Amino acid sequence: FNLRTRPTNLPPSPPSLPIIGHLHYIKIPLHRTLHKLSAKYGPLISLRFGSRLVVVVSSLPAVEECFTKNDIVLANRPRLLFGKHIGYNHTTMVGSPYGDHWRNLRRIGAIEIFSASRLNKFAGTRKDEVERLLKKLSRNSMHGYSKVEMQSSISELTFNISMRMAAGKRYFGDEVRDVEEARQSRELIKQIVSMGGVSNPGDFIPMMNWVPNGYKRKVSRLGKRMDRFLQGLIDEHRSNKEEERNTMIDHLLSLQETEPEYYGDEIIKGIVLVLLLAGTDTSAVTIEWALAHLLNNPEVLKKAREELDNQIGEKQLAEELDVSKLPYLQGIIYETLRLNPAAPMLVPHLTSNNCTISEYEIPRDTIVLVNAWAIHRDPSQWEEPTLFKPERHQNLESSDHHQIPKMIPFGVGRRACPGSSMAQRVVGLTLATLIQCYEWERIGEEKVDMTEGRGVTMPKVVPLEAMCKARPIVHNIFN
Ligand code: HEM
Repeated sequence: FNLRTRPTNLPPSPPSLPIIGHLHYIKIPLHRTLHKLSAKYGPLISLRFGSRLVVVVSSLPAVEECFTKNDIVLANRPRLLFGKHIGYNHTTMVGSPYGDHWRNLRRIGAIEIFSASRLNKFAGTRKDEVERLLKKLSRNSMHGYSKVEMQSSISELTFNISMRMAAGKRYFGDEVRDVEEARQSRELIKQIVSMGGVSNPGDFIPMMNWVPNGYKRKVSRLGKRMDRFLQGLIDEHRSNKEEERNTMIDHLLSLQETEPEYYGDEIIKGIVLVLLLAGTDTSAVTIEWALAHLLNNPEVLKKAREELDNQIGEKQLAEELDVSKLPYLQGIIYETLRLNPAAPMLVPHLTSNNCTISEYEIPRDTIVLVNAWAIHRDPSQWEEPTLFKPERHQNLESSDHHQIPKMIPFGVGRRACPGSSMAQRVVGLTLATLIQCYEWERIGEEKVDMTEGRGVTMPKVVPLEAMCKARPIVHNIFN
Protein backbone atom coordinates (compact mmCIF):
# COMPACT_ATOMS: atom_id res chain seq x y z
CA PHE A 1 0.00 0.00 0.00
CA ASN A 2 1.76 3.04 -1.28
CA LEU A 3 1.35 5.98 1.09
CA ARG A 4 2.62 8.46 -1.52
CA THR A 5 -0.26 7.72 -3.90
CA ARG A 6 -2.85 7.60 -1.14
CA PRO A 7 -5.47 10.33 -1.67
CA THR A 8 -5.66 12.85 1.13
CA ASN A 9 -9.42 12.76 1.34
CA LEU A 10 -10.23 9.12 2.01
CA PRO A 11 -13.21 8.22 4.24
CA PRO A 12 -12.38 8.03 7.99
CA SER A 13 -10.44 5.03 9.16
CA PRO A 14 -9.82 3.33 12.53
CA PRO A 15 -6.20 2.89 13.71
CA SER A 16 -4.41 0.13 11.81
CA LEU A 17 -1.43 -2.22 12.23
CA PRO A 18 1.60 -2.57 9.95
CA ILE A 19 1.22 -5.12 7.10
CA ILE A 20 -2.20 -6.50 8.06
CA GLY A 21 -3.84 -3.06 8.27
CA HIS A 22 -7.33 -3.58 9.68
CA LEU A 23 -7.60 -7.33 9.11
CA HIS A 24 -7.46 -7.91 12.87
CA TYR A 25 -10.83 -6.15 13.22
CA ILE A 26 -12.51 -8.68 10.99
CA LYS A 27 -14.65 -10.99 13.05
CA ILE A 28 -17.57 -13.14 11.97
CA PRO A 29 -20.31 -12.14 11.25
CA LEU A 30 -18.65 -9.47 9.11
CA HIS A 31 -21.75 -7.28 8.70
CA ARG A 32 -22.05 -6.85 12.49
CA THR A 33 -18.35 -6.06 12.97
CA LEU A 34 -18.38 -3.51 10.15
CA HIS A 35 -21.62 -2.01 11.45
CA LYS A 36 -19.96 -1.37 14.82
CA LEU A 37 -17.01 0.34 13.09
CA SER A 38 -19.36 2.45 10.95
CA ALA A 39 -21.33 3.49 14.03
CA LYS A 40 -18.07 4.94 15.41
CA TYR A 41 -16.39 6.30 12.26
CA GLY A 42 -19.28 7.16 9.93
CA PRO A 43 -21.40 5.75 7.09
CA LEU A 44 -18.40 5.60 4.80
CA ILE A 45 -15.18 4.14 6.22
CA SER A 46 -11.92 3.12 4.64
CA LEU A 47 -10.01 0.07 5.80
CA ARG A 48 -6.87 -1.71 4.71
CA PHE A 49 -7.13 -5.46 4.34
CA GLY A 50 -3.40 -6.08 4.01
CA SER A 51 -2.42 -4.22 0.85
CA ARG A 52 -5.98 -3.71 -0.41
CA LEU A 53 -7.98 -0.57 0.21
CA VAL A 54 -11.56 -1.40 1.19
CA VAL A 55 -14.38 1.11 1.55
CA VAL A 56 -17.47 0.10 3.50
CA VAL A 57 -20.74 1.87 2.66
CA SER A 58 -23.44 1.81 5.35
CA SER A 59 -26.04 4.48 4.49
CA LEU A 60 -28.76 4.70 1.87
CA PRO A 61 -27.73 8.15 0.51
CA ALA A 62 -24.17 6.86 -0.02
CA VAL A 63 -25.49 3.68 -1.68
CA GLU A 64 -27.55 5.86 -4.00
CA GLU A 65 -24.39 7.70 -5.05
CA CYS A 66 -22.62 4.40 -5.60
CA PHE A 67 -25.20 2.87 -7.90
CA THR A 68 -26.46 5.89 -9.83
CA LYS A 69 -23.70 8.35 -10.76
CA ASN A 70 -20.89 5.85 -10.02
CA ASP A 71 -22.64 2.68 -11.18
CA ILE A 72 -20.31 1.97 -14.11
CA VAL A 73 -17.15 2.74 -12.12
CA LEU A 74 -18.32 0.34 -9.38
CA ALA A 75 -19.47 -2.42 -11.74
CA ASN A 76 -16.20 -4.33 -11.48
CA ARG A 77 -15.40 -7.25 -9.16
CA PRO A 78 -12.19 -7.92 -7.19
CA ARG A 79 -10.21 -10.93 -8.40
CA LEU A 80 -10.16 -13.27 -5.42
CA LEU A 81 -8.50 -16.70 -5.46
CA PHE A 82 -11.92 -18.36 -5.18
CA GLY A 83 -13.01 -16.82 -8.51
CA LYS A 84 -9.77 -17.86 -10.16
CA HIS A 85 -9.94 -21.55 -9.24
CA ILE A 86 -13.67 -22.20 -8.84
CA GLY A 87 -15.10 -19.49 -11.11
CA TYR A 88 -13.22 -20.37 -14.33
CA ASN A 89 -10.59 -17.66 -13.96
CA HIS A 90 -13.13 -14.91 -13.20
CA THR A 91 -15.34 -15.63 -16.19
CA THR A 92 -18.67 -16.54 -14.53
CA MET A 93 -21.49 -14.02 -14.27
CA VAL A 94 -20.82 -13.33 -10.58
CA GLY A 95 -17.04 -12.89 -10.78
CA SER A 96 -16.47 -11.57 -14.28
CA PRO A 97 -14.97 -8.08 -14.60
CA TYR A 98 -17.26 -5.43 -16.10
CA GLY A 99 -16.98 -5.53 -19.89
CA ASP A 100 -18.13 -7.30 -23.06
CA HIS A 101 -17.84 -10.84 -21.68
CA TRP A 102 -19.97 -9.98 -18.62
CA ARG A 103 -22.51 -8.07 -20.76
CA ASN A 104 -22.79 -11.11 -23.00
CA LEU A 105 -23.39 -13.41 -20.02
CA ARG A 106 -26.08 -11.11 -18.63
CA ARG A 107 -27.75 -11.02 -22.07
CA ILE A 108 -27.74 -14.83 -22.24
CA GLY A 109 -28.99 -14.99 -18.64
CA ALA A 110 -31.81 -12.49 -19.23
CA ILE A 111 -33.15 -14.39 -22.25
CA GLU A 112 -32.27 -18.03 -21.75
CA ILE A 113 -32.24 -18.50 -17.96
CA PHE A 114 -34.09 -15.85 -15.97
CA SER A 115 -36.81 -14.64 -18.37
CA ALA A 116 -40.41 -15.27 -17.30
CA SER A 117 -40.92 -17.69 -20.19
CA ARG A 118 -37.84 -19.79 -19.31
CA LEU A 119 -38.78 -19.76 -15.61
CA ASN A 120 -42.34 -20.84 -16.48
CA LYS A 121 -40.95 -23.92 -18.24
CA PHE A 122 -39.71 -25.18 -14.86
CA ALA A 123 -42.77 -24.22 -12.80
CA GLY A 124 -43.84 -27.90 -12.76
CA THR A 125 -40.44 -28.98 -11.41
CA ARG A 126 -40.55 -26.46 -8.59
CA LYS A 127 -44.15 -27.41 -7.74
CA ASP A 128 -43.22 -31.10 -7.70
CA GLU A 129 -40.28 -30.50 -5.34
CA VAL A 130 -42.38 -28.36 -2.99
CA GLU A 131 -45.11 -31.03 -2.94
CA ARG A 132 -42.54 -33.68 -2.07
CA LEU A 133 -41.50 -31.57 0.91
CA LEU A 134 -45.13 -31.11 1.97
CA LYS A 135 -45.72 -34.86 1.73
CA LYS A 136 -42.55 -35.62 3.69
CA LEU A 137 -43.73 -33.33 6.49
CA SER A 138 -47.06 -35.16 6.62
CA ARG A 139 -45.45 -38.50 7.56
CA ASN A 140 -45.82 -38.02 11.31
CA SER A 141 -48.06 -35.02 11.53
CA MET A 142 -51.36 -36.12 9.98
CA HIS A 143 -53.14 -36.50 13.32
CA GLY A 144 -51.15 -34.36 15.72
CA TYR A 145 -48.11 -32.20 16.14
CA SER A 146 -44.72 -33.73 15.38
CA LYS A 147 -41.23 -32.25 15.58
CA VAL A 148 -39.51 -31.51 12.27
CA GLU A 149 -36.00 -30.29 11.43
CA MET A 150 -36.48 -27.72 8.70
CA GLN A 151 -32.96 -26.47 7.80
CA SER A 152 -31.87 -29.58 5.96
CA SER A 153 -35.32 -30.17 4.39
CA ILE A 154 -35.36 -26.63 2.98
CA SER A 155 -31.81 -26.71 1.66
CA GLU A 156 -32.47 -30.10 0.06
CA LEU A 157 -35.55 -28.58 -1.58
CA THR A 158 -33.71 -25.64 -3.17
CA PHE A 159 -30.76 -27.81 -4.19
CA ASN A 160 -33.02 -30.38 -5.86
CA ILE A 161 -34.86 -27.55 -7.66
CA SER A 162 -31.62 -26.11 -9.07
CA MET A 163 -30.20 -29.51 -10.00
CA ARG A 164 -33.39 -30.58 -11.74
CA MET A 165 -33.65 -27.29 -13.64
CA ALA A 166 -30.01 -27.53 -14.69
CA ALA A 167 -29.55 -31.25 -15.29
CA GLY A 168 -32.82 -33.08 -14.56
CA LYS A 169 -31.39 -34.85 -11.50
CA ARG A 170 -32.34 -35.09 -7.84
CA TYR A 171 -29.51 -35.46 -5.36
CA PHE A 172 -31.63 -35.72 -2.20
CA GLY A 173 -34.59 -37.90 -1.20
CA ASP A 174 -36.29 -40.49 -3.43
CA GLU A 175 -35.56 -41.17 -7.07
CA VAL A 176 -31.88 -40.38 -6.77
CA ARG A 177 -30.56 -42.30 -9.78
CA ASP A 178 -26.92 -42.65 -8.72
CA VAL A 179 -26.62 -42.55 -4.95
CA GLU A 180 -22.80 -42.40 -4.90
CA GLU A 181 -22.67 -39.58 -7.49
CA ALA A 182 -25.26 -37.66 -5.47
CA ARG A 183 -23.31 -38.11 -2.23
CA GLN A 184 -20.01 -37.01 -3.74
CA SER A 185 -21.52 -34.00 -5.51
CA ARG A 186 -23.36 -32.82 -2.39
CA GLU A 187 -20.15 -33.08 -0.38
CA LEU A 188 -18.15 -31.24 -3.06
CA ILE A 189 -20.59 -28.35 -3.27
CA LYS A 190 -20.79 -28.07 0.51
CA GLN A 191 -17.01 -27.74 0.69
CA ILE A 192 -16.96 -25.15 -2.09
CA VAL A 193 -19.65 -23.03 -0.42
CA SER A 194 -17.62 -23.03 2.81
CA MET A 195 -14.61 -21.58 0.94
CA GLY A 196 -16.49 -18.54 -0.44
CA GLY A 197 -16.51 -14.96 0.85
CA VAL A 198 -13.49 -13.00 1.97
CA SER A 199 -12.01 -15.84 4.01
CA ASN A 200 -8.59 -16.05 2.38
CA PRO A 201 -5.86 -13.78 3.83
CA GLY A 202 -3.78 -14.32 0.66
CA ASP A 203 -6.32 -12.25 -1.28
CA PHE A 204 -5.26 -9.23 0.74
CA ILE A 205 -1.67 -9.97 1.76
CA PRO A 206 -0.17 -11.18 -1.54
CA MET A 207 3.00 -12.53 0.07
CA MET A 208 0.86 -15.18 1.76
CA ASN A 209 0.16 -16.58 -1.70
CA TRP A 210 3.88 -16.93 -2.44
CA VAL A 211 4.27 -19.63 0.17
CA PRO A 212 2.28 -22.86 -0.14
CA ASN A 213 -0.83 -22.54 2.02
CA GLY A 214 -3.85 -24.63 2.82
CA TYR A 215 -6.47 -22.35 1.26
CA LYS A 216 -4.77 -22.11 -2.12
CA ARG A 217 -4.18 -25.86 -2.34
CA LYS A 218 -7.71 -26.69 -1.26
CA VAL A 219 -9.47 -24.18 -3.52
CA SER A 220 -7.43 -25.30 -6.53
CA ARG A 221 -8.19 -28.98 -5.86
CA LEU A 222 -11.91 -28.27 -5.36
CA GLY A 223 -11.98 -26.21 -8.57
CA LYS A 224 -10.62 -29.16 -10.57
CA ARG A 225 -13.10 -31.58 -9.00
CA MET A 226 -16.00 -29.22 -9.63
CA ASP A 227 -14.94 -28.81 -13.25
CA ARG A 228 -14.88 -32.59 -13.71
CA PHE A 229 -18.33 -32.83 -12.16
CA LEU A 230 -19.80 -30.10 -14.40
CA GLN A 231 -18.09 -31.45 -17.53
CA GLY A 232 -19.50 -34.88 -16.66
CA LEU A 233 -23.03 -33.45 -16.59
CA ILE A 234 -22.55 -31.78 -19.98
CA ASP A 235 -21.02 -34.89 -21.60
CA GLU A 236 -23.82 -37.04 -20.26
CA HIS A 237 -26.43 -34.78 -21.83
CA ARG A 238 -24.48 -34.48 -25.07
CA SER A 239 -24.23 -38.24 -25.49
CA ASN A 240 -27.84 -38.86 -24.57
CA LYS A 241 -29.66 -36.63 -27.00
CA GLU A 242 -32.50 -39.00 -27.79
CA GLU A 243 -33.72 -38.91 -24.18
CA GLU A 244 -36.58 -36.40 -24.01
CA ARG A 245 -35.46 -33.83 -21.45
CA ASN A 246 -36.22 -30.25 -20.70
CA THR A 247 -33.21 -29.04 -18.78
CA MET A 248 -31.05 -25.94 -18.97
CA ILE A 249 -28.04 -27.98 -20.05
CA ASP A 250 -30.01 -29.46 -22.97
CA HIS A 251 -31.24 -26.01 -23.93
CA LEU A 252 -27.76 -24.46 -23.75
CA LEU A 253 -26.29 -27.39 -25.73
CA SER A 254 -28.86 -26.83 -28.48
CA LEU A 255 -27.82 -23.16 -28.58
CA GLN A 256 -24.19 -24.35 -28.75
CA GLU A 257 -24.98 -26.08 -32.04
CA THR A 258 -26.25 -22.89 -33.66
CA GLU A 259 -23.98 -20.31 -31.94
CA PRO A 260 -20.84 -22.17 -30.80
CA GLU A 261 -18.94 -18.90 -30.36
CA TYR A 262 -21.26 -17.83 -27.50
CA TYR A 263 -22.04 -21.19 -25.90
CA GLY A 264 -18.72 -22.94 -25.30
CA ASP A 265 -18.61 -25.71 -22.68
CA GLU A 266 -16.91 -23.37 -20.22
CA ILE A 267 -19.75 -20.83 -20.47
CA ILE A 268 -22.33 -23.57 -19.89
CA LYS A 269 -20.37 -24.95 -16.93
CA GLY A 270 -20.12 -21.42 -15.49
CA ILE A 271 -23.88 -20.93 -15.78
CA VAL A 272 -24.66 -24.24 -14.01
CA LEU A 273 -22.07 -23.42 -11.34
CA VAL A 274 -23.68 -20.04 -10.66
CA LEU A 275 -27.13 -21.62 -10.51
CA LEU A 276 -25.88 -24.07 -7.88
CA LEU A 277 -23.76 -21.66 -5.85
CA ALA A 278 -25.69 -18.37 -6.07
CA GLY A 279 -29.18 -19.78 -6.40
CA THR A 280 -29.67 -22.44 -3.74
CA ASP A 281 -28.42 -21.42 -0.29
CA THR A 282 -29.67 -17.84 -0.73
CA SER A 283 -33.28 -18.95 -1.23
CA ALA A 284 -33.00 -21.70 1.41
CA VAL A 285 -31.82 -19.41 4.20
CA THR A 286 -34.53 -16.87 3.31
CA ILE A 287 -37.25 -19.51 3.69
CA GLU A 288 -35.73 -20.73 6.96
CA TRP A 289 -35.48 -17.22 8.46
CA ALA A 290 -39.04 -16.41 7.35
CA LEU A 291 -40.38 -19.51 9.08
CA ALA A 292 -38.36 -18.68 12.20
CA HIS A 293 -39.90 -15.18 12.28
CA LEU A 294 -43.38 -16.68 11.88
CA LEU A 295 -42.80 -19.02 14.83
CA ASN A 296 -41.71 -16.08 16.96
CA ASN A 297 -44.67 -13.96 15.79
CA PRO A 298 -47.76 -16.24 15.87
CA GLU A 299 -50.12 -13.30 15.19
CA VAL A 300 -48.32 -12.72 11.86
CA LEU A 301 -48.62 -16.42 11.01
CA LYS A 302 -52.35 -16.30 11.78
CA LYS A 303 -52.89 -13.32 9.47
CA ALA A 304 -50.92 -14.99 6.69
CA ARG A 305 -53.01 -18.14 7.03
CA GLU A 306 -56.24 -16.12 6.90
CA GLU A 307 -55.04 -14.38 3.75
CA LEU A 308 -54.28 -17.75 2.12
CA ASP A 309 -57.61 -19.26 3.17
CA ASN A 310 -59.49 -16.22 1.80
CA GLN A 311 -57.60 -15.91 -1.46
CA ILE A 312 -56.81 -19.53 -2.37
CA GLY A 313 -59.16 -21.58 -0.19
CA GLU A 314 -58.64 -24.99 1.33
CA LYS A 315 -59.24 -27.16 -1.73
CA GLN A 316 -56.25 -26.34 -3.88
CA LEU A 317 -52.60 -25.63 -3.24
CA ALA A 318 -51.26 -22.12 -3.87
CA GLU A 319 -49.29 -21.79 -7.11
CA GLU A 320 -46.27 -19.60 -7.84
CA LEU A 321 -48.24 -16.90 -9.60
CA ASP A 322 -50.81 -16.73 -6.76
CA VAL A 323 -48.24 -14.92 -4.64
CA SER A 324 -49.14 -11.68 -6.46
CA LYS A 325 -52.60 -11.98 -4.81
CA LEU A 326 -51.06 -12.33 -1.35
CA PRO A 327 -49.74 -8.90 -0.28
CA TYR A 328 -49.38 -9.88 3.37
CA LEU A 329 -47.27 -12.91 2.47
CA GLN A 330 -45.16 -10.67 0.23
CA GLY A 331 -44.75 -8.34 3.24
CA ILE A 332 -43.44 -11.33 5.25
CA ILE A 333 -40.89 -12.10 2.53
CA TYR A 334 -39.76 -8.44 2.25
CA GLU A 335 -39.51 -8.15 6.01
CA THR A 336 -37.37 -11.31 6.13
CA LEU A 337 -35.11 -9.98 3.37
CA ARG A 338 -34.87 -6.69 5.28
CA LEU A 339 -33.78 -8.24 8.58
CA ASN A 340 -31.94 -11.27 7.20
CA PRO A 341 -30.66 -10.46 3.70
CA ALA A 342 -29.01 -13.63 2.33
CA ALA A 343 -26.11 -11.53 1.00
CA PRO A 344 -25.72 -9.08 3.91
CA MET A 345 -22.69 -7.35 2.33
CA LEU A 346 -23.96 -7.85 -1.27
CA VAL A 347 -21.10 -9.18 -3.45
CA PRO A 348 -17.82 -7.17 -3.32
CA HIS A 349 -17.52 -4.44 -5.98
CA LEU A 350 -14.28 -2.92 -7.30
CA THR A 351 -13.73 0.60 -8.64
CA SER A 352 -12.33 0.64 -12.17
CA ASN A 353 -11.47 4.36 -11.90
CA ASN A 354 -11.14 7.14 -9.33
CA CYS A 355 -14.50 8.44 -8.13
CA THR A 356 -16.08 10.42 -5.31
CA ILE A 357 -18.68 9.21 -2.85
CA SER A 358 -20.07 11.65 -0.23
CA GLU A 359 -17.27 14.05 -1.17
CA TYR A 360 -14.60 11.51 -0.29
CA GLU A 361 -12.06 10.47 -2.90
CA ILE A 362 -12.16 6.77 -3.71
CA PRO A 363 -9.19 5.63 -5.78
CA ARG A 364 -9.27 3.11 -8.60
CA ASP A 365 -8.93 -0.58 -7.53
CA THR A 366 -10.70 -0.04 -4.21
CA ILE A 367 -12.91 -2.90 -3.00
CA VAL A 368 -16.34 -1.51 -2.09
CA LEU A 369 -18.46 -3.46 0.39
CA VAL A 370 -22.08 -2.39 0.92
CA ASN A 371 -23.52 -3.24 4.31
CA ALA A 372 -27.12 -3.94 3.25
CA TRP A 373 -27.78 -5.56 6.62
CA ALA A 374 -26.94 -2.28 8.46
CA ILE A 375 -28.84 -0.12 5.95
CA HIS A 376 -31.95 -2.28 6.41
CA ARG A 377 -31.81 -1.60 10.15
CA ASP A 378 -31.01 2.10 9.97
CA PRO A 379 -33.32 3.88 12.48
CA SER A 380 -33.33 7.01 10.29
CA GLN A 381 -35.05 4.94 7.56
CA TRP A 382 -37.13 2.42 9.51
CA GLU A 383 -39.31 2.82 12.60
CA GLU A 384 -38.56 0.20 15.27
CA PRO A 385 -36.04 -1.32 12.86
CA THR A 386 -35.39 -4.57 14.69
CA LEU A 387 -39.07 -5.57 14.95
CA PHE A 388 -40.60 -7.99 12.43
CA LYS A 389 -43.56 -6.05 11.00
CA PRO A 390 -44.73 -7.20 7.54
CA GLU A 391 -47.39 -4.42 7.58
CA ARG A 392 -44.69 -1.82 7.09
CA HIS A 393 -44.35 -2.94 3.44
CA GLN A 394 -48.05 -2.50 2.73
CA ASN A 395 -47.98 1.24 2.49
CA LEU A 396 -44.28 1.83 2.22
CA GLU A 397 -43.72 5.52 1.66
CA SER A 398 -41.25 6.25 -1.08
CA SER A 399 -37.84 6.95 0.41
CA ASP A 400 -36.11 10.30 0.20
CA HIS A 401 -33.77 8.55 -2.16
CA HIS A 402 -36.00 8.35 -5.16
CA GLN A 403 -33.55 6.72 -7.51
CA ILE A 404 -33.08 3.54 -5.50
CA PRO A 405 -35.47 1.51 -3.33
CA LYS A 406 -35.26 1.67 0.46
CA MET A 407 -34.35 -2.03 0.61
CA ILE A 408 -31.50 -3.58 -1.37
CA PRO A 409 -31.41 -7.34 -0.63
CA PHE A 410 -30.73 -8.08 -4.31
CA GLY A 411 -28.37 -5.12 -4.80
CA VAL A 412 -29.01 -2.24 -7.21
CA GLY A 413 -27.60 -1.08 -10.51
CA ARG A 414 -25.91 -3.07 -13.25
CA ARG A 415 -24.63 -5.88 -11.03
CA ALA A 416 -27.93 -6.40 -9.18
CA CYS A 417 -29.07 -10.02 -8.81
CA PRO A 418 -30.49 -11.44 -12.06
CA GLY A 419 -32.02 -14.37 -10.16
CA SER A 420 -34.35 -12.30 -7.95
CA SER A 421 -37.54 -13.35 -9.74
CA MET A 422 -36.59 -17.03 -9.56
CA ALA A 423 -35.79 -16.58 -5.86
CA GLN A 424 -39.11 -14.86 -5.24
CA ARG A 425 -40.98 -17.70 -6.97
CA VAL A 426 -39.24 -20.41 -4.93
CA VAL A 427 -39.49 -18.56 -1.61
CA GLY A 428 -43.09 -17.42 -2.26
CA LEU A 429 -44.40 -20.85 -3.31
CA THR A 430 -42.67 -22.69 -0.48
CA LEU A 431 -43.81 -20.34 2.27
CA ALA A 432 -47.36 -20.06 0.91
CA THR A 433 -47.85 -23.82 0.82
CA LEU A 434 -46.12 -24.47 4.16
CA ILE A 435 -48.53 -22.01 5.80
CA GLN A 436 -51.52 -23.30 3.86
CA CYS A 437 -50.89 -26.96 4.69
CA TYR A 438 -49.61 -26.93 8.28
CA GLU A 439 -50.18 -25.46 11.71
CA TRP A 440 -46.80 -24.35 13.05
CA GLU A 441 -45.64 -23.98 16.62
CA ARG A 442 -42.38 -23.52 18.46
CA ILE A 443 -40.86 -26.54 20.17
CA GLY A 444 -41.19 -24.96 23.60
CA GLU A 445 -42.02 -21.67 25.27
CA GLU A 446 -38.68 -20.17 24.36
CA LYS A 447 -38.44 -18.00 21.24
CA VAL A 448 -36.54 -19.41 18.28
CA ASP A 449 -32.85 -18.47 18.49
CA MET A 450 -32.22 -15.87 15.75
CA THR A 451 -28.40 -15.80 15.98
CA GLU A 452 -26.51 -15.77 12.69
CA GLY A 453 -23.83 -18.38 12.04
CA ARG A 454 -20.75 -18.47 9.83
CA GLY A 455 -21.06 -18.41 6.06
CA VAL A 456 -21.57 -15.89 3.27
CA THR A 457 -25.33 -16.34 3.12
CA MET A 458 -25.92 -15.53 6.80
CA PRO A 459 -27.38 -18.88 7.88
CA LYS A 460 -29.11 -19.46 11.20
CA VAL A 461 -26.59 -20.78 13.71
CA VAL A 462 -29.10 -23.21 15.24
CA PRO A 463 -30.86 -25.23 12.50
CA LEU A 464 -34.58 -24.52 12.64
CA GLU A 465 -36.76 -27.10 14.36
CA ALA A 466 -40.51 -26.71 14.76
CA MET A 467 -43.71 -28.57 15.59
CA CYS A 468 -46.10 -28.99 12.69
CA LYS A 469 -49.57 -30.51 12.27
CA ALA A 470 -51.35 -31.14 8.97
CA ARG A 471 -54.36 -28.95 8.16
CA PRO A 472 -57.41 -30.51 6.42
CA ILE A 473 -56.09 -29.50 2.98
CA VAL A 474 -53.26 -32.05 3.38
CA HIS A 475 -55.83 -34.84 3.91
CA ASN A 476 -57.77 -33.61 0.85
CA ILE A 477 -54.82 -33.31 -1.48
CA PHE A 478 -52.31 -35.96 -0.51
CA ASN A 479 -54.65 -38.82 0.48
C1 HEM B 1 -33.15 -14.76 -1.79
C2 HEM B 1 -32.34 -15.10 -2.75
C3 HEM B 1 -31.25 -14.23 -3.32
C4 HEM B 1 -30.66 -13.10 -2.81
C5 HEM B 1 -30.98 -12.39 -1.50
C6 HEM B 1 -29.66 -12.68 -3.76
C7 HEM B 1 -28.86 -11.56 -3.62
C8 HEM B 1 -27.88 -11.16 -4.51
C9 HEM B 1 -27.02 -10.03 -4.33
C10 HEM B 1 -27.08 -9.06 -3.16
C11 HEM B 1 -26.18 -9.97 -5.39
C12 HEM B 1 -25.04 -8.99 -5.61
C13 HEM B 1 -25.50 -7.63 -6.06
C14 HEM B 1 -24.32 -6.68 -6.14
O1 HEM B 1 -23.26 -7.08 -6.59
O2 HEM B 1 -24.46 -5.54 -5.72
C15 HEM B 1 -26.49 -11.09 -6.25
C16 HEM B 1 -25.84 -11.36 -7.42
C17 HEM B 1 -26.13 -12.45 -8.21
N1 HEM B 1 -27.12 -13.38 -8.00
FE1 HEM B 1 -28.44 -13.42 -6.48
N2 HEM B 1 -29.64 -13.55 -4.81
C18 HEM B 1 -30.59 -14.51 -4.59
C19 HEM B 1 -30.92 -15.56 -5.42
C20 HEM B 1 -30.32 -15.82 -6.63
C21 HEM B 1 -30.70 -16.88 -7.53
C22 HEM B 1 -31.88 -17.84 -7.31
C23 HEM B 1 -29.83 -16.86 -8.57
C24 HEM B 1 -29.74 -17.74 -9.79
C25 HEM B 1 -30.43 -18.76 -10.02
C26 HEM B 1 -28.91 -15.75 -8.35
C27 HEM B 1 -27.89 -15.40 -9.20
C28 HEM B 1 -27.06 -14.30 -9.02
C29 HEM B 1 -26.00 -13.92 -9.94
C30 HEM B 1 -25.62 -14.65 -11.23
C31 HEM B 1 -25.41 -12.75 -9.43
C32 HEM B 1 -24.23 -11.97 -10.01
C33 HEM B 1 -24.70 -10.83 -10.89
C34 HEM B 1 -23.53 -10.05 -11.51
O3 HEM B 1 -22.48 -9.96 -10.89
O4 HEM B 1 -23.72 -9.51 -12.60
N3 HEM B 1 -29.24 -15.16 -7.17
N4 HEM B 1 -27.55 -11.80 -5.69
